[in-house]
Amino acid sequence: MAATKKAPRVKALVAGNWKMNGLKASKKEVSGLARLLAKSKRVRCDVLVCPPATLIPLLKEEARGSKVAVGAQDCHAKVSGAHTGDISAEMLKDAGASYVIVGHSERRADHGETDAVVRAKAEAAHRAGLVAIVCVGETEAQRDARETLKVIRGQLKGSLPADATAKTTIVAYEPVWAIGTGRTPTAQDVAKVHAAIRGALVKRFGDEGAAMRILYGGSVKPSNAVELMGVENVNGALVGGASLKAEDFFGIISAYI
Ligand SMILES: O=C[C@H](O)COP(=O)(O)O
Repeated sequence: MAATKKAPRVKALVAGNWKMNGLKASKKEVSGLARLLAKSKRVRCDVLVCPPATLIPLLKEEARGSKVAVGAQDCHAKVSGAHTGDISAEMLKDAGASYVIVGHSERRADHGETDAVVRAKAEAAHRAGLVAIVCVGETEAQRDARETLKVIRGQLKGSLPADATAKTTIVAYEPVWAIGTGRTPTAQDVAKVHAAIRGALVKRFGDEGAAMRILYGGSVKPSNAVELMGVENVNGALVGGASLKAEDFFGIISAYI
């Protein structure tokens, strides 16, 4: 009888995306989070905070010695050059980041970022030694037209670098209509999309694809975290609004206690 291959155990990641929120005083949320994590020795996931780039060095210092990693929300594809207002992956690494989110729907929508641009940014992240969190997700119109899986597969194909591995790359599924709205897909719908993402990752990257983390994002809160994080192939969360306050964010992280 042929041996069936067991799915690898994947350590979850709960990542906070502060978006354009936070000032120097917000460092107290990171020290508060570090304290809560230190008190609870049983947390079984990695924890990441992605503040605006201006706060990366400060929060990195604040998180020193704790379980909290610091990341960025976007990067430019090039190392340096005449790109006013942009920040390269190398600069983010230099500032203290170890992860960077690329292809968030707010950047795809507000800055016209295509899959090719997102892929170039993910490649830049890898070049700089950052883990790329590559976001995909359908709009409400696409969902209503029953195009969700087609859209997601196309975004994955176009946005993921050819040499992506489980160590360098994380996929975040964020239905656009669930972001900041308080609405979430059902656990069954999340399971269906995450299974399709897993299938596409395994088909393209083999064992690396089987071990790659797939986060769910969109209105994750302490009240729904246990249910959403319990879905098969959900390996953590990408959290917006509820990551701004240490207690709320810890409430989500607690799904992994
Ligand atoms: O990157 C995070 C997402 O856009 C989710 O935001 P939200 O948790 O406020 O819905």
